[in-house]
Amino acid sequence: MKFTKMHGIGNDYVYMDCTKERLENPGEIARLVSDRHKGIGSDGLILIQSSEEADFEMAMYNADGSYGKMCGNGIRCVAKYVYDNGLTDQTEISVISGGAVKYLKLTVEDGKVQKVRVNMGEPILKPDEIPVVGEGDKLVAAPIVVDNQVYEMTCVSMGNPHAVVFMNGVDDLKIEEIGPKFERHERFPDRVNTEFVERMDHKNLKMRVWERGSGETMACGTGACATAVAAILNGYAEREVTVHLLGGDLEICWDETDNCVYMTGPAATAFTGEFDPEELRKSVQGR
Ligand SMILES: N[C@H](CCC[C@H](N)C(=O)O)C(=O)O
Repeated sequence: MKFTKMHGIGNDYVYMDCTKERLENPGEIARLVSDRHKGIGSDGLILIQSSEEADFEMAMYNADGSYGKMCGNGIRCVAKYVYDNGLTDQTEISVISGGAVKYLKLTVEDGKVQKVRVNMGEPILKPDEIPVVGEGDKLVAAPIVVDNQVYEMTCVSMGNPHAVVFMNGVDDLKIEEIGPKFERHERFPDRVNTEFVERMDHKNLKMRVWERGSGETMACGTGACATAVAAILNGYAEREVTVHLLGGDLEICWDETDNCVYMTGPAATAFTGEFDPEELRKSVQGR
């Protein structure tokens, strides 16, 4: 099976062209390829599929094999993949993921996509649509007790659930301890992606993320969008911000005119390769 390894500011996935043939067991393949010692090594698997409702479909799976309805860094790489590999010659394309169509604008230099601007759609704030257990029409700086400590969270869905926690000293946060406790907290019926954010100023936010199904990643596109929305709802930032992540920066704008969130950032191809699923299974699982 052929694959292409790509990343959006360090949030790396294995990409497979399934426009002609669907993959049968994507969850298992995601777990196998993601193993950073015995597999290929990635935050998960992203399939590019044909679609009746958009130019292409993205099917994203986290490293634990769970399906993710949306992936911001991933969709930028899907755009790069389809253009660089000649599946389209358009620099404005649509990609459906998790039932929602996103519109992308590609910046091409030397015949290859370098940067992509994505209309990520409107943020979802109603608790039961995120989903998160909570009262009212949105949760902004709402208390949650995790590991006997009270945190204030702002909850946003960008097609996938996010809990945004503002704090000082994110560099020193022991995210591997607190991240899983948020991810599997009882208030999140579908688990949650959690962003720990330090406000640098009204146009700059520093963010680390513990992703549902993948753990700490170098970057999270939907998380950066959720972070910008949360910062604006809390009065911490203007509508155009730069989110600084471990792997790089994303430019986010929550547009007042159409209520949509726009994310602009790079996409990179690392290498291509092939694997035999049976051999890979033996390598990772020892049988
Ligand atoms: N872990 C996420 C999916 C990947 C999101 C992230 N990598 C991005 O760039 O948006 C979830 O289960 O909802």
